[in-house]
Amino acid sequence: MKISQAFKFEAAHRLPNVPETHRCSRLHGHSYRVEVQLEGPVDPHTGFVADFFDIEECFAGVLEALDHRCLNDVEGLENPTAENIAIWIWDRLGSRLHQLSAIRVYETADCWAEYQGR
Ligand SMILES: Nc1nc2c(c(=O)[nH]1)N=C([C@H](O)[C@H](O)COP(=O)(O)OP(=O)(O)OP(=O)(O)O)CN2
Repeated sequence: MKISQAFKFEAAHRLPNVPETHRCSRLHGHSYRVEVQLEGPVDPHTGFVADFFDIEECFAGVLEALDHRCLNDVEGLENPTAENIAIWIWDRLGSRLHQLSAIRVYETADCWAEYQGR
């Protein structure tokens, strides 16, 4: 069974490794959406794969680190592409959410990157 919980944060970034002519080389902002997906058996007693409240608690530190920040200033996110943000979040949640199966980061409504630990 898969479950997923979505979170939102606002942040600025610029992409340092694209050509100067690329518009994303300039500082700009996004309303990011992150989906945290877990996969595992349904506990017969609780009826949960995991409690959404526990996922929310684990995600609080990520939100604190990213919301209303310039992502380039966050350690490990010097090149804050959607792909690198997904990996960065996985690296912080993986040890706390052992059923973590995917992190999906939407930069816009139409563009996302998903990391499944590889
Ligand atoms: N593989 C990736 N490609 C791109 C990334 C990325 O993280 N991974 N990032 C960017 C830019 O940062 C960003 O997505 C540009 O966003 P924006 O121009 O706001 O998005 P739209 O194209 O949807 O904007 P419209 O104004 O609606 O056309 C680029 N590539």
